[in-house]
Order: sequence, then C-alpha cells, then structure tokens
Amino acid sequence: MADYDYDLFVIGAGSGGVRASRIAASHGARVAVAEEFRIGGTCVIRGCVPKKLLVYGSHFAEELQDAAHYGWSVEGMTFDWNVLRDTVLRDVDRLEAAYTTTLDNNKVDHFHERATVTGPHSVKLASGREITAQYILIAVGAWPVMPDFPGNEHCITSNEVFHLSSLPKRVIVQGAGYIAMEFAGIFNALGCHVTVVNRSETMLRGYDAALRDRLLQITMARGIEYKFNCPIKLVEKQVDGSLMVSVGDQDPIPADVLLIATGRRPKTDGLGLESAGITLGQGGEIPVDEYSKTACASIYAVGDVTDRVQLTPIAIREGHAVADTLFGGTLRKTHYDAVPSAVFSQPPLASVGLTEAQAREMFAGNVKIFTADFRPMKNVFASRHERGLYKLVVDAASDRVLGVHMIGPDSPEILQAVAIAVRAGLTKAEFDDTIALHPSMAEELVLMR
Ligand SMILES: Cc1cc2nc3c(=O)[nH]c(=O)nc-3n(C[C@H](O)[C@H](O)[C@H](O)COP(=O)(O)OP(=O)(O)OC[C@H]3O[C@@H](n4cnc5c(N)ncnc54)[C@H](O)[C@@H]3O)c2cc1C
Ligand SMILES: NC(=O)c1ccc[n+]([C@@H]2O[C@H](COP(=O)([O-])OP(=O)(O)OC[C@H]3O[C@@H](n4cnc5c(N)ncnc54)[C@H](O)[C@@H]3O)[C@@H](O)[C@H]2O)c1
Repeated sequence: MADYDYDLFVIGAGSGGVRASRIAASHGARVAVAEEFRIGGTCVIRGCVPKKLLVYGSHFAEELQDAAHYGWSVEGMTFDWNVLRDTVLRDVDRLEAAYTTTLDNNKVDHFHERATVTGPHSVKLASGREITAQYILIAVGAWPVMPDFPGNEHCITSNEVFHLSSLPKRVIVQGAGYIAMEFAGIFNALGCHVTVVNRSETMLRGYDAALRDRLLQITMARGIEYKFNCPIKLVEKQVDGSLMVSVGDQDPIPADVLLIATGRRPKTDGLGLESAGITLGQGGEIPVDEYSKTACASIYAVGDVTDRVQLTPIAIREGHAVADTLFGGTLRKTHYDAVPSAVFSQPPLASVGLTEAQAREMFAGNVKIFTADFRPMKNVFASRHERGLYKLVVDAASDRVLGVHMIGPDSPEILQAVAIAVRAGLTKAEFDDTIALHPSMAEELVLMR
C-alpha cells in the first residue's frame, strides 16, 4: 500500500463518505476525502436535518392552535420566516463544523474541491492535482431530477428551498413522494396555500395504502389541494415575479414558488468511472455487489449513488461496512431487512417491514391484519378530529409480525422502537404479551385484537 498516496480516497463527504473515512482512519488507514460543496453532504446541509428543523418550526402552528383548549392564551402570535430560516442555516453551519472536526480528529485529510476518477487507483482534483490510492470509495450521493418542460428554470428544488428570501403565499409542489409531502406539510402549517401536483394518482409509493389514504384525507382537510394525473406543461414568469403554471387540461394555477420534488438521480455525470471500467446502470447508479464493491476491484460505492435505499442510515451503514471490510479485518455487509422509514409530513407516518399488499402477495394471502383506528387523547381534548391509524401485518402461519405501519403524532419516534421487535422476528402473541404503557398512543401496538 505504501506506493500509493493514500490507502483510501473517498469522493464525497456526506453521510456515507464521512462515516467510511472516519472508521477506515480509526482502523489505521491513511485516508483523504474530497468534497465539492460542504462537509456533511445532503443530510446535514440540505436534507434531513434542516428539513426536520423546519418541520419542528412549522409544527408550532398546530400546538398554538390547540393550546387554547389547554388554557393558554396565545393572542397576537406572529411568525417570522427569516428568523426560522436563519436559525436553521446557523445550525447547519454548526454541524458542518462538527463534521469537519470529526475528520480532523481522525486525521483524515480533506480537499474542498471536486474529484473525478482517472483510473482504478487514481483521482484528479479540480485544481489539477492527481492523487493515487489503494482503494477509492465513491460516495457522491444523488441530485434532484428536474423534469423537462418549458419554464422549468423558474422552479426550485430541495437544494434551494431552505434559502427562500421570504415565505411564499402560494406554493405548488410537483411530485407526491417524501420531499413533496414533507414540504407540503411545512408550507401548509406556515399558512401558505399549497397545491400538490402529481403525474400519477399515487402518493408515497411503497407505503401502506391505508396510511396514504389517511394522510390524504387529513391534509386535504387542513387545506392542501391535490391534482393527480396532472403533468406540468408550462411555467411562465409574470411581470410581478410570480408564476403561472399550466397543468394537465386545467386552468393555469398562479404561484409564488414551484418546488420540484420528483426524485433524486445518482450524481455520476462526468465522474470518470469509465476510466476504471465501470458501467453505470440505467438510472445513472453505480452497480455494486453485497460488499459495495464495483466492477473494478479497487473501487467501492455507497449511499445514494448506488440507488439501493436512499436513506441516511443506509449510507452510513454501507460506508461503515466498507471501512471494516477493507481495513478492519472483518468482511461486513449491510442488511436491508426491516429498514424503518418515516415521512415527516403533518401528521407524520412511519413504517417498517411489509405492507399489507406486499405481504398478501408474498404469503399467498395467508396474512392477518390488525388495525387501531383511534383519535389520540390530545386531539380529542383539543377538539381536533384527526385520527391516528396503526396497522400490524402478521404471517398467519407463524404469527410473526411482518410489518408495522403508523400515522399519527410522534409515529416516527414510536416506530423506531417497534422496528427492533419486527427485526427480531417477534410474534403477534409476544406483542400482546407485552404490558401496555398507559396512557400513550404507542400502547395501541400491544392492544390490537
Ligand atoms: C430534502 C431531503 C430530505 C431528506 N430527509 C431524509 C430523512 O429525513 N431521513 C433520511 O434517512 N434521509 C433523508 N434524505 C436522504 C438523505 O439525505 C440521503 O439518503 C443521504 O444524504 C445519502 O448520503 P450519501 O453519503 O449517499 O450522499 P450525500 O450525503 O448526498 O453526500 C454526497 C456528497 O458528495 C459530494 N460530491 C458529489 N460529487 C462530488 C465530486 N465529484 N467530488 C467531490 N464531492 C462530490 C456532494 O457535494 C455531497 O456533499 C433526505 C434528502 C433530501 C434531499
Ligand atoms: N423522511 C425521509 O426519510 C426522506 C425525506 C426526503 C427524501 N428522502 C429520500 O430522498 C429521495 C428523493 O425524494 P423525492 O421526494 O424527490 O423522491 P420520491 O421518489 O420519494 O418521490 C418522487 C415523486 O415524484 C414523482 N415523479 C417522478 N418523476 C416525475 C416526473 N418526471 N414528473 C412528475 N412527477 C414525477 C413520483 O410519482 C413521486 O411522487 C427519496 O426517495 C428518499 O429516499 C427521504
């Protein structure tokens, strides 16, 4: 290894890249990482973290609305977008500094520039410097897809949404996936008029149909408008700076912001992978084996760029596994069973394991479904009519719980704990044998009969 400048060169200091760098260095490897934007990557800089802070910030609207029922007087309340935005952006700066310190503490060299691959053991920095490494890890993440229609230059993506100069009055969100439903919830709670425009009639594909339907009903009641089966045809900028958006065969919709949330494509364009004999998949993803090794034995790839599961904890696990495999003396794979996930919509939904539809197909219909459809106590007290819905999907033959699906207040927090039980393969009888924690919403999980 001594013939190379580094033992490991990582391209991309995001969730996967930082974890792999840190762990490889802790195993004694000489590691460097190149980052073309900001240390921390999508999750920290313009993804999970600032998004969740905006969810927290906007959720006060609901709390303040309900507060009067609990005896609080909240007259004259106001909201200042600039304060929330700037506080969130300051927290992002803090986290970027913390990630940089982590790299420094682990003696990982970092180059603040773009890197491309020039061969199985070599990379080139934007400044022109060539660096060699025994192994190269590609952890460059993904990039928002911008659909092709006239006027798309007037639209923003999740990259820009955290920096809006003012709170828009009217927001159109294109797409009905994670980002669309999370930002529809944020803007709706902050008092904007929100229209979700989707090309199909399905929102949050992959989530259980009953939960999706519940989210649709609640968010419609909260004022979000939906236009399904509705492609965007044209966006025209008006003299006052607002937008006129032509959708489907309907009347154009006026808006101040059009947020595109139509998926994220692996960021592999121009990365030079062909120089190492790596052929990209149809969606631009890097094909890898179960150890995240590419077709080139010295090059690995983790995270969104491989388009396996586009979630931060997965990128982190994959990065950690590569570092252990290459430098820790342990061959380590990442498992993808019972991966918990959540949509931080308002209300949020969360899920682990098989949906009812998936289980019915895999188990030839031999499944049992248990549901709790309830009005959370705090909602009843606040005269809020929104109901929570929890669903357990159970293998009828073995009694094993195959999936847990929840929509309602705090469901992501509750689901993380119950995901342990699903991953451990516990049965419905073992759920039932667990004493309820009362009064809580989570107790519904052990009370479904
Ligand atoms: C708005 C939004 C909200 C999200 N919310 C959640 C959530 O709540 N929970 C969750 O689990 N996931 C969430 N995600 C997904 C999550 O952010 C990603 O799955 C995760 O960040 C992927 O990590 P990664 O290491 O693969 O890539 P990234 O974190 O994207 O890191 C890749 C890094 O590589 C850099 N880079 C790219 N090309 C080069 C190059 N050639 N040279 C040098 N550097 C380069 C990029 O600048 C970037 O910093 C969200 C994503 C978005 C966009
Ligand atoms: N809470 C979380 O864990 C979280 C939050 C945000 C993002 N993410 C990750 O980031 C990824 C990207 O998020 P996303 O919301 O952009 O993608 P997504 O895959 O969740 O949703 C994409 C949406 O865009 C629609 N669409 C796709 N192509 C289109 C086109 N050409 N025209 C019109 N509509 C189109 C799809 O029908 C779908 O509704 C997610 O897959 C997820 O893995 C996770």
